[in-house]
Amino acid sequence: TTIVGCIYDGGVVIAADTRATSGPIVADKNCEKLHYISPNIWCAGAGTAADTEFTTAIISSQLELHSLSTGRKPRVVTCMTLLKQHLFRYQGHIGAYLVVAGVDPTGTHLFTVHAHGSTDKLPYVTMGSGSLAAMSVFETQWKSKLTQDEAVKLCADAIEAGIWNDLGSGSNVDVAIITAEKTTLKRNYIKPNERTQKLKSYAFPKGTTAVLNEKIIRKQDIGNFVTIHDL
Ligand SMILES: CCOc1ccc(-c2cc(C(=O)Nc3ccc(S(=O)(=O)NC(C)=O)cc3)c3ccccc3n2)cc1
Repeated sequence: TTIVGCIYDGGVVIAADTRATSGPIVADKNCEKLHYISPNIWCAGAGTAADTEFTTAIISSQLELHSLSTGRKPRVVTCMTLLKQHLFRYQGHIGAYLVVAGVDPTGTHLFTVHAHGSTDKLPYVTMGSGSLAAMSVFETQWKSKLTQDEAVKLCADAIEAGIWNDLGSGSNVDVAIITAEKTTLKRNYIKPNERTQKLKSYAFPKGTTAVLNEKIIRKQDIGNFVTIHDL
């Protein structure tokens, strides 16, 4: 998995690859790693898929209840704190590595939350097995005062670095753009691994496999089945 986040002048972008693995096997070529928390907060997840899915759903629910009780829009720092307390309580046994991003009345925020409960607050972040490949892109191309388009391109390039250089990452690039006004989810924003038409047909010609014998049973030759309740 490769997941990233980057703050820009006006909002925050998060992105993810779409490969799900089970050891060396690609279990899903187009899974979703960007999770809804609230209208203004989204989360990218790396680690155990069920853990990232359920942890974000549980905290999304807790945050909505908190927002209803306070009568205020949820804050990104509150989401981060709920996540770190939950994960710390389980001492790393919940395998969720999360990039939490959003815009709230206090501004634009980007955090990482690790499975053991440690957190960081940074202008750009990467996580997952492809995090080093992705970080190489940020460390060489990030600059302050990025425009939205520049931030989206930088995040997509960072995810592609993971897709091409990390075997745990692959397939497509998903992107979410969060501003004070709205959140835009671009599912499969880039599809660099689409299957093309085969150069030749690999259909086996008739007769490739020898037929050693044949037995035809006609329907009328099969005796009427006697069902149990008729007995
Ligand atoms: C006592 C434990 O101490 C720890 C300290 C630090 C980290 C840690 C982990 C990560 C990280 O993202 N690891 C990670 C790898 C693969 C997937 S995966 O989903 O691609 N594959 C599997 C199998 O989970 C997820 C997360 C990380 C990333 C960026 C910068 C720092 C980082 N630090 C983990 C444990």
